Amino acid sequence: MSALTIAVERWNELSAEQQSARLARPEQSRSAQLKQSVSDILAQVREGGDDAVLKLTRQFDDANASQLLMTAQQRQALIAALTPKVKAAIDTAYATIRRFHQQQRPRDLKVETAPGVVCESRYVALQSVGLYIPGGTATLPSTALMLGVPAQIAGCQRKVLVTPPAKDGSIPAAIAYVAELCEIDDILLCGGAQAIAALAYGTESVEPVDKIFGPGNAFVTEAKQQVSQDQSGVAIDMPAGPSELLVIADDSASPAFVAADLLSQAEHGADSQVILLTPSESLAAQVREQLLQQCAQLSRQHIAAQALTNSRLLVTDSLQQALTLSERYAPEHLSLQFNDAREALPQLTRAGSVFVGHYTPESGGDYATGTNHVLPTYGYARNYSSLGLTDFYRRYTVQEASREGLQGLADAITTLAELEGLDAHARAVTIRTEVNS
Ligand SMILES: NC(=O)c1ccc[n+]([C@@H]2O[C@H](COP(=O)([O-])OP(=O)(O)OC[C@H]3O[C@@H](n4cnc5c(N)ncnc54)[C@H](O)[C@@H]3O)[C@@H](O)[C@H]2O)c1
Ligand SMILES: N[C@H](CO)Cc1c[nH]c[nH+]1
Ligand SMILES: [Zn+2]
Repeated sequence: MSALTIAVERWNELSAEQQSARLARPEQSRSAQLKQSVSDILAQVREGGDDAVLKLTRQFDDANASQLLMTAQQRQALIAALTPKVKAAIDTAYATIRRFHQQQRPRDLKVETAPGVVCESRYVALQSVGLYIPGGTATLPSTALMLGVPAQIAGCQRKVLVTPPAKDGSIPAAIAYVAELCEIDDILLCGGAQAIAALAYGTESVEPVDKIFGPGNAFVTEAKQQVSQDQSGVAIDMPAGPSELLVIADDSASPAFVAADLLSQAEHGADSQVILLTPSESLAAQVREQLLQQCAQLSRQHIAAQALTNSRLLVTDSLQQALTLSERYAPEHLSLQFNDAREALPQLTRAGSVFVGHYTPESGGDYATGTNHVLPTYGYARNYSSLGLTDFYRRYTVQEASREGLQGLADAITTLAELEGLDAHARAVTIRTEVNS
């Protein structure tokens, strides 16, 4: 693995400009060209429906695409071919993810805010949801679980899964099995921006959905952003782009464990980014050595090696400085490989998901600890939440006032309405309170 280009650098010896560059994401592909090609694809699907989606699938996925909607027979044939070992692994992950998400059920509440005035906050499941399962460089049945399980628990009436087909037009049997477990209504054989367009605008084969969930590459992420800003009326979950992992470790960490974790996210894509922050120069050097050795053994070593060119091994002056830098970077995944790491949690509030201690690899959360692996990237962990059950609901409010209740608030309402020069607002109150009973 001679191509591995990742240096150990001391944070305090970098200029302010270099420091910013080290914590910058790889070229965010929201280039004008990307925006334009995505907007062209969206327009083509709006105009041409199923035919346009199939044509784009042939063009971008080089797939034998002649139908958009998978039939029930095709789904069953795939499931029948699945090995018991894979089914058992999916069943285990389904159970842990379900257990964790079931406890997140939101609670309706009812409060008497003033005598005779009751306010309620209620949750209702979204009616129809679109679930995007990436399939460009790797097929991700685990993402189908992360989206399908909460949609099923919430009770969304219609669940549509989309994923890019392989060259022969099929999808992985494991995705069909997850779809069965999660009671997915329809599977559409398409990916990329064209799949997002089909979900947002509808085609002959699919009605538009209310909200689109799921991670994806730059085309998918850009398409989600564009459809959420146009007239489609569709909502999206979050910007969940290329994978990121930031590890904070000290001399108590195993260099082999740290390197294995960094590579687990580097292998996702050339645009993934992984970062080690450590006060130990010796650990940084040993992790670099391990990266070199372990990367050479991976089937996706070329992808991982490319991602490592966007990645950093940074030596800080203390563990505390490493924690501060993590807050500045706001990683998708944050791994804490030092003793008593739990004690640092209150200082670490800007990460999509945190992995505490030497025996909690990031890949555990990707598949089966029970947490959701759909997480904000690009630094959005600063202000976006990790995906959870409540994202599959809408919250709305209800209020009811008795005559006496309205009487009690009448002065406040009419005074404020007059202050804003909105007479009709005030009148809607006085017309009720000034009537003789
Ligand atoms: N943040 C998260 O929670 C999370 C979770 C899982 C995966 N991921 C990330 O999701 C990403 C998945 O990316 P992927 O590429 O493997 O799969 P993908 O399904 O997101 O993208 C594949 C699609 O991209 C489209 N495409 C490819 N080249 C194109 C071009 N030149 N023009 C127009 N469209 C084009 C094709 O239609 C293809 O179907 C990875 O970066 C991975 O790290 C993130
Ligand atoms: N690490 C990815 C989220 O960034 C999720 C995933 C799916 N399969 C393996 N990993
Ligand atoms: Zn992963």
